[in-house]
Amino acid sequence: MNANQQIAILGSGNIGLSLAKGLVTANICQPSQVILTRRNIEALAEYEEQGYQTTSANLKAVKKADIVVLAVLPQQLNKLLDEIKPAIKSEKQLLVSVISGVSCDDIRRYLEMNIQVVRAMPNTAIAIGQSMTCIATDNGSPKNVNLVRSLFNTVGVTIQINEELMTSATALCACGIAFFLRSIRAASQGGTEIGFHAQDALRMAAQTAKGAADLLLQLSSHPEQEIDKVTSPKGCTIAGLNEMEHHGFSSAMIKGIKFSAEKAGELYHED
Ligand SMILES: NC(=O)C1=CN([C@@H]2O[C@H](COP(=O)(O)OP(=O)(O)OC[C@H]3O[C@@H](n4cnc5c(N)ncnc54)[C@H](OP(=O)(O)O)[C@@H]3O)[C@@H](O)[C@H]2O)C=CC1
Ligand SMILES: O=C(O)[C@@H]1CCC=N1
Repeated sequence: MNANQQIAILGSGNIGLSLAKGLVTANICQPSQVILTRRNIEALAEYEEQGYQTTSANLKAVKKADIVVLAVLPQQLNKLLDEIKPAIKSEKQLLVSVISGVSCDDIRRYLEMNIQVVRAMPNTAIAIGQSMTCIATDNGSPKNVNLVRSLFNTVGVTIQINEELMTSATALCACGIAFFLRSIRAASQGGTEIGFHAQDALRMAAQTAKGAADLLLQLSSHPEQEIDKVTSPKGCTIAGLNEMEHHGFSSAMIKGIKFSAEKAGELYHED
């Protein structure tokens, strides 16, 4: 972003604030170029102190912004769109939506406007520059898609996918952060039961998980290839792994991801 541009994040909750922090940490913009909105703006006081613009006036925020990020819950979107519609100019702003289960076309239809919409599905690791962000659009120009990708590339890794896969991306990557965190937590609980203080067990489990992920990312290898290197014949790894599988470890993860994907597709249209 150049120094004259402003980005409005409408709905500064968990993901909106993670995005703001990520962009500022990556030096993409200054806090003063970021307009954070939510209805309860007292909750944004610490961000105001850090130099971010904070307001509950979505309409004013949109008028000032070059890039408008929609980051409210799916169930809150229509009310927000009603509010900002008068300020949206298709030639001025780029709309970026991180909202699960809402298509670019849903947004255009509701606005009754032929504006370009690019969807981005980040995860909360965006706050530390480690997001896996999936990008999709049905009418965004290559220039705008590249702009959105370049923004999100500074706060992690991006991949462009077909829009029909966005709910799947939500489950695998956005919800996925929680699934892996729960796995690490469970590992640490096991660690405590076998003798480590809780704090040490958590740190040891988290670093072990990081090493496992990096083995795949840095060596481009397959999990089973790396697992084969750990499982000594008649050893304790295969014994533990098989015990986990007897209790449905892989199956639980697969079923959970499928269930999340179904749910992600229903969020906007459910009561
Ligand atoms: N959390 C995550 O990891 C991810 C979330 N998403 C998507 O991002 C969206 C937000 O999720 P999440 O951050 O978890 O939810 P939060 O509830 O934490 O954030 C939503 C925010 O929107 C604000 N809000 C609601 N209505 C309005 C309004 N009319 N104007 C301005 N602000 C408003 C709320 O604050 P207040 O009540 O004060 O207005 C709240 O802070 C969802 O659509 C979700 O699907 C996508 C990827 C990852
Ligand atoms: O739980 C949710 O619905 C949102 C979408 C992806 C992550 N959090």
